[in-house]
Amino acid sequence: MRIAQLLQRQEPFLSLEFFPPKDRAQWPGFFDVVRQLRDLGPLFCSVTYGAGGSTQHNTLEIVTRMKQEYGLEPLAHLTCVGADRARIGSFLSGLAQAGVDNVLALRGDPPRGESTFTPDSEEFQHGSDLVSFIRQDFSDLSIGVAGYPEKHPEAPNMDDDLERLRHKVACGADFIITQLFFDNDAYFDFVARARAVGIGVPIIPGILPVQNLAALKRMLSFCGASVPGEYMSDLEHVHKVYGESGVRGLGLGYAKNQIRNLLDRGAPGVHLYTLNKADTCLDIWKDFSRRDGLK
Ligand SMILES: NC(=O)C1=CN([C@@H]2O[C@H](COP(=O)(O)OP(=O)(O)OC[C@H]3O[C@@H](n4cnc5c(N)ncnc54)[C@H](O)[C@@H]3O)[C@@H](O)[C@H]2O)C=CC1
Ligand SMILES: Nc1nc(=O)c2c([nH]1)NC[C@@H]1CN(c3ccc(C(=O)N[C@@H](CCC(=O)O)C(=O)O)cc3)CN21
Repeated sequence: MRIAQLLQRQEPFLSLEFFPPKDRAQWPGFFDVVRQLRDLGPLFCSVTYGAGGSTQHNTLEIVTRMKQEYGLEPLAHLTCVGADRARIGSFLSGLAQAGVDNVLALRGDPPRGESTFTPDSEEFQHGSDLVSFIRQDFSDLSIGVAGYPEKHPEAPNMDDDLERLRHKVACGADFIITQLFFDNDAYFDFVARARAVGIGVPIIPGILPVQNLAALKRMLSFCGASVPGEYMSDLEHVHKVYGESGVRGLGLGYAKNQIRNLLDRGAPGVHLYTLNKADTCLDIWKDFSRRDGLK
């Protein structure tokens, strides 16, 4: 079913993001995580897209299996990295054949270690180029795009970035998933600014339960998100005293509070960056389902 339609329901939801495992031997373990997380009743499950299209094939196969074998509602990521008309067209036809109704249209990241993005094609330079192409040739798909509460690192300022977002929606995007953030005020300010410039589509907050400090720092170095000073010093402290398990525990507690507060203040649901790990998400879900009025 199209996510645009699923989002018309009023109850708060969880959705989940996975990445295709690097190597085929990890697939059984990966699908075991998917099976465990199916119990959360996610509204949809997204699957990322490898650099240079290297795992385009894997993304397609995984979303197909999620739909056909696990009865989940998949959202396939697609980026401009390594894009050309033929490659994008064949990916989108593959989705249509598999009965997958949803795509997240992204520009993509520069290769590791590089800070600027060099487009591989004239035609696909920005997320909006993908949105327009999909809307024209695959009009049945529901399309999501990324939004940046703290602005995209390459954007000159907040207003410019918001204008780009407005353009992506004008090209046909149905919903927005945000970049990860750790201060909920940044999300609610972003939603208010988006509404003020006429962006009316649902804006789903993307939440990362921190599980590993080095990985968090790597991610922060290129994604443009910030961590409140006190939270970062607490993470450094538990890492020093208790190691990675301390970081996981603190990250889990922080994510639970963040999610509770988001839903209390009217966010439509939460998109979790799972990092393909079941336990943390199951724990968050227990908390989530204890909220009043939820099953
Ligand atoms: N859920 C997820 O997986 C998320 C992924 N991301 C990642 O972030 C990366 C960036 O992708 P998008 O946000 O889709 O890129 P985008 O093309 O929408 O924006 C990228 C940068 O280009 C600027 N820009 C956009 N259109 C422009 C235009 N017409 N002229 C000049 N500048 C323009 C934007 O302001 C921004 O600074 C992707 O790699 C994506 O994987 C980001 C957030 C969430
Ligand atoms: N610019 C950008 N690129 C992305 O790919 C991206 C975003 N932003 N924002 C939303 C999500 C969040 N993403 C994330 C977040 C954390 C890790 C991470 O911690 N990775 C670990 C490896 C995890 C594992 O293999 O178990 C690492 O060590 O980097 C990865 C992707 C991917 N997405």
